Amino acid sequence: MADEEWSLADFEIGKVIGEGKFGKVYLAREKQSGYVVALKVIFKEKLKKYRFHAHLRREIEIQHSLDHPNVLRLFAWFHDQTRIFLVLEYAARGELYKMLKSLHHFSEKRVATYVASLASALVYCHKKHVIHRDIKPENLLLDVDGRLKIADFGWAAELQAHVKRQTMCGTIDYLAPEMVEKKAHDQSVDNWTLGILCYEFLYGFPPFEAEDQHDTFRRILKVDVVFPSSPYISPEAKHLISKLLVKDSSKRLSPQKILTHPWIVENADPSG
Ligand SMILES: Cn1ncc2ncnc(NCCc3cnc(NC(=O)Nc4cccc(C(F)(F)F)c4)s3)c21
Repeated sequence: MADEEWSLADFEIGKVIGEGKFGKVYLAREKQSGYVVALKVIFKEKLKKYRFHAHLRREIEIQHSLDHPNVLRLFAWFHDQTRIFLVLEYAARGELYKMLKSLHHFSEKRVATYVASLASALVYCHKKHVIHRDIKPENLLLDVDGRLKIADFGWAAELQAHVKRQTMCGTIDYLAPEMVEKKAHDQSVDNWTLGILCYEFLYGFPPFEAEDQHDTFRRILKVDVVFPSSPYISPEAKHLISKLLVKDSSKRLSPQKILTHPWIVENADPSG
């Protein structure tokens, strides 16, 4: 492995494509192969402050072991005196939440395709005992063909200063009831989050959004889901959401079952 040690000299650095509290993300090209990647820079100084070395090691171990079309690849990492570098797969169409903000909400076919991609990534991750991939719009990217990629920023990302959405700082919208109640949680929290995302992709806002956090917590614990009359959403889509936003985590539709739900079968684009 030693001879494969990368260094900054192996890359031509391009434009900034992302900002974070720990450092920036750059477009970069590996000089030998001409391969374009995303290069995430993390300043060790910042890491020390939050003592995240273990977290970063865990993230690198996990991300290095995952190989799925809907999970952003971490190809390699290296460091110098002051910085740690993550060599990541480049998702050319950027952050999914930016597209959601500009389109306000997505078509049922597009949503079913994203939900199917997320479900198949979760089937893969859960098989490898990797849970809680922190799937929220901020962590979802789109590759050159518009294919969805889960980028696991790790929970550290929530500490990042860039408040890309007003809910960014209070990202409690995605917490499952057992998380709110600080009970033990298992991989079924991801199924709940899929329900939140499906609702948010269809309507443009998460189901339990409220002025202040306490109301959101209350609405989560009550599973107080309201389906607005517009935009018109099919009963099948609402059926899937109501099978995911279930308080009893053991009764939530599993990712495998999501892939065979009629609304997904009828609307998802099989090419992902
Ligand atoms: C914006 N953008 N547009 C296109 C595009 N294509 C690819 N990637 C992009 N952005 C980077 C996405 C990331 C994937 N994995 C990450 N991982 C991480 O940031 N980890 C991390 C950070 C700080 C501290 C810690 C620590 F120490 F706490 F563990 C861990 S960031 C792109």
